[in-house]
Amino acid sequence: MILEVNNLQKIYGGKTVVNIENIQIQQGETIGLVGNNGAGKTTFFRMLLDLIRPSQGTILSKGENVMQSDAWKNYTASFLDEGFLIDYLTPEEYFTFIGSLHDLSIADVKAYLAKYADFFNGEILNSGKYIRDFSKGNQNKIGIAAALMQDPEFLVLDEPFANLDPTTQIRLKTLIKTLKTERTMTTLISSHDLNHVTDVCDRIILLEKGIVIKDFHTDENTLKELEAYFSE
Ligand SMILES: Nc1ncnc2c1ncn2[C@@H]1O[C@H](COP(=O)(O)OP(=O)(O)OP(=O)(O)O)[C@@H](O)[C@H]1O
Repeated sequence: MILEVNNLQKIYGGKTVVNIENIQIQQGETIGLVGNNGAGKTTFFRMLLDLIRPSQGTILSKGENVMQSDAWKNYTASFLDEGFLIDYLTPEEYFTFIGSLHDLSIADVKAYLAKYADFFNGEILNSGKYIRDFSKGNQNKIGIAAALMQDPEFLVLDEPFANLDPTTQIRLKTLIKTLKTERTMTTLISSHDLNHVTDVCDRIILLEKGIVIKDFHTDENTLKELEAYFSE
């Protein structure tokens, strides 16, 4: 098991915004976290990555509490939002910096970026621009590519499809599916796009007001079921 969440709560100003009894995630699963605005998806991800502390409960990554151990940082990569980027660097400088944290040489980073030429669609590299001057969608591409460059066992992405153009959305789905089979990557993504999430994920967790309402494996009826649920 790569992740186990127990009795996890986050309370803001007396309001419980995350209240998850138990979630277990096995290696190789691709899980979509869905739920309306304010359901607690981002708050859950932020606790998972030890960016904020839970009010109560534990998150174990390979059996170790993410608040107490750094081991998970070696195999977990994430992109939640453009706040993860370094605005005053060019994409190349940013990739080199992230690569250096993971023992990748400049040549390794270059070789990696060459593989992502399609994903970047000619808009990211050699532009001479700083990250702050890219569109939000292109900033997302930079963040997602930097996360994947770490060759993670466990990938966490918050609304990765939101600002991407349709071509890049499809390329991202293909990438996630390929990495799942080639390297048993475990992926946890939040999304409001029910089409994409049911297409790429083999399991869906539905969060409402911080509580897990449904947790099930996807099949050919999942999209219809989710659409019915959200149109009620
Ligand atoms: N720092 C904070 N202080 C107070 N309330 C917060 C804070 N962060 C989040 N919340 C509240 O927690 C709840 C869950 O927010 P969260 O951003 O996790 O939801 P979400 O499911 O990611 O929503 P969205 O789909 O809109 O991104 C919301 O009611 C939000 O207002």
